[in-house]
Formats: sequence, C-alpha cells, structure tokens
Amino acid sequence: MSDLVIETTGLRKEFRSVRGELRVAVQSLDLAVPAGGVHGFLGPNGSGKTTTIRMLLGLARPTRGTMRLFGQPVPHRLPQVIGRVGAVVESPKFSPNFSGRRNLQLLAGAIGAPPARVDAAIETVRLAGREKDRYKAYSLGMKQRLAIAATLLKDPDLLILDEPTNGLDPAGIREIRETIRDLGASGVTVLLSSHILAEVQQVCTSATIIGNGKLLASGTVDELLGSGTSYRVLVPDPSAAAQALIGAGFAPASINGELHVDAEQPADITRALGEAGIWLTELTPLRADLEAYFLQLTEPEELGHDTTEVVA
Ligand SMILES: Nc1ncnc2c1ncn2[C@@H]1O[C@H](COP(=O)(O)OP(=O)(O)OP(=O)(O)O)[C@@H](O)[C@H]1O
Repeated sequence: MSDLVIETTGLRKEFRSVRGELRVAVQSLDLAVPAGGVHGFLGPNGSGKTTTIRMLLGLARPTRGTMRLFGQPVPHRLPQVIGRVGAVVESPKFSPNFSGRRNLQLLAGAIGAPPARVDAAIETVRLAGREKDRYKAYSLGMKQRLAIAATLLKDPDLLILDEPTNGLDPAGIREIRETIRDLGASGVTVLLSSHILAEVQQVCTSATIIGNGKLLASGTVDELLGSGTSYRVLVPDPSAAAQALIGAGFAPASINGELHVDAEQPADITRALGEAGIWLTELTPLRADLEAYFLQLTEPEELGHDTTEVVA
C-alpha cells in the first residue's frame, strides 16, 4: 500500500461563470504528500489551493482525475477515512458567549470524542490560561488556534490547514507557526496551504508549489532550494575573471557588467579565481531562499489563466 497520505493524479476542476466562460482552477495536478511532517502547499492567491483542498474533503467535485487519502479513493471512500482528517478550511462556527473550552466541550460531545481530549487540545494550541475566556473576547490568532484545537479533538492523523495565518498580526502568526511545527513534530501529517514563501520555508519539511492550478515543483524544502546556487561575482576585471572561470569549468554569464556563476559551493569560485591570481571584491548568493525560486517559477504564470487545455 502507498505510504502517501494524500495523492492526486491528473486532478482537474473547471468552473463555468454565469456568462458561460470556462475557468480552469486546477489542471492536471499530481499531488503527493508523504506521511509525517509539515507539507507546504504553496501558490499565489487564486492558484487553486482552496479548490484542491475542497475536492479532497468532498466539498467540491473534481471535473477529472483521481484522489486518494490514506490510500483510499475519495470521495468514494471518504466516509472510511474522514475520521482521520482534521481540517480548517473556513472559520468554524463557535458560540461567541461561551468560553473556548465550553465550545470545545460541546464539539467533543457532538463527535463523541473523550472529554480529556479538550484540555489536551487546548494545551497543544497554547490556549491554556485563556480557555475560560469568552470566545468573543479572543484575538483573531486565538480564534484560529481554537479552530485548530477543534480539529484535534478527533486525534487526526492528517491536518489540513488553509491559509491559517491570514489576517493575523505578527505575534499571532508566530504562535500559529509554532503550533503547526509542534504538530508536525508530534507525528501528525500537516498540509499547510499558504501564499507566504517565508512561512513555508520556516515551517515545512516538504512542499508542492502550484501556479494557475498547475504543479510547478515538488520536493523537500532543501531539494526545492537546490544544492547548487547562482552567485554574483564582483571583480575588478570581469573579462579576465570570466576567462579564468571558463578555464576552471564554470559557465559564467555576464549580466549588467556582473558575472553570474552557478556553483555547488562559493569556495569553488573563490579557489578558481584565486588560482588565476584574481581577487574578489564581492561574492553574493543570488538564490538564497525559496522566495526567489518561487517568483522565478510563478512570474510568467501571473500573466493570465491558461485555459488552453479546456477541450475535454
Ligand atoms: N465556486 C467557484 N466558482 C467559480 N470560480 C471559482 C470558484 N471557486 C474558485 N474559483 C476560481 O478558481 C481559481 C482558484 O481559486 P482558489 O480559491 O482555489 O485559489 P487559492 O489558491 O486558494 O487562492 P486564495 O489564496 O486567494 O484563496 C480562482 O480563479 C477562483 O476565482
């Protein structure tokens, strides 16, 4: 049996506007989320993250393609696996005049979860000490953490969080990120949808990047960043340096009077130039983070929706 917690193949979702225009929200999406850790589902606004999540949870019907949760085909066998899945996709309805704890107790009663799980969930999302305050007195971040606590009541193996830090202030964002990291470390598989690159880089072990509903890249965050990086090399005599680098097996590019060189390690560049008697004035990594990579992948996609594959 597959050890993937989430698997989609050729997933596609089309919407038709009131004027009859076709919009392809998700196209040919192959998503593979391994068990354990926090998996980022990264894409700009409108790239199809929520639509994909809604299909996985049986809230929207795919136009085409297959989906599996814990190896079981969904939506066909969703009733058999949904008990293992917790999801925060939209703001859940809590009673404003009840405390956070009371709200969780009511929910636990409704789904038949053991009462002891309420306090465990409060502890996990770091609401202890504030659990007896009324829900309406909670900050947005606390409300979001209570929503996560609600999903923990059934002790899920998979937690799906759609943009959980949206609308939060920096302190709220930090608390949610710490909570998500804790959950990933505790053995729950988390799918974290986000349009924030830094968030995925900080919190996730692996990620899938989508743009315009299409898969752009997938792998561990380290793989996505790549072991090789491009460096900007500043030297007093760029043409002499370019000759030396070519002689050492590099392929330098001259861009606006600067040399850009791909290398596994910056020391490889320093050594090659040093051996030719050329001393650097500056050596700067050009793709130091996921952000540059993400922009490089998604920028052309921002131009418009590709509906060229619409013909069914
Ligand atoms: N019910 C719907 N009817 C028509 N179009 C829709 C519907 N739901 C989503 N879309 C369109 O599908 C595309 C993908 O939207 P989706 O909400 O899945 O993106 P997203 O990546 O979750 O973005 P965001 O972070 O802004 O929520 C968008 O162009 C959106 O307008």
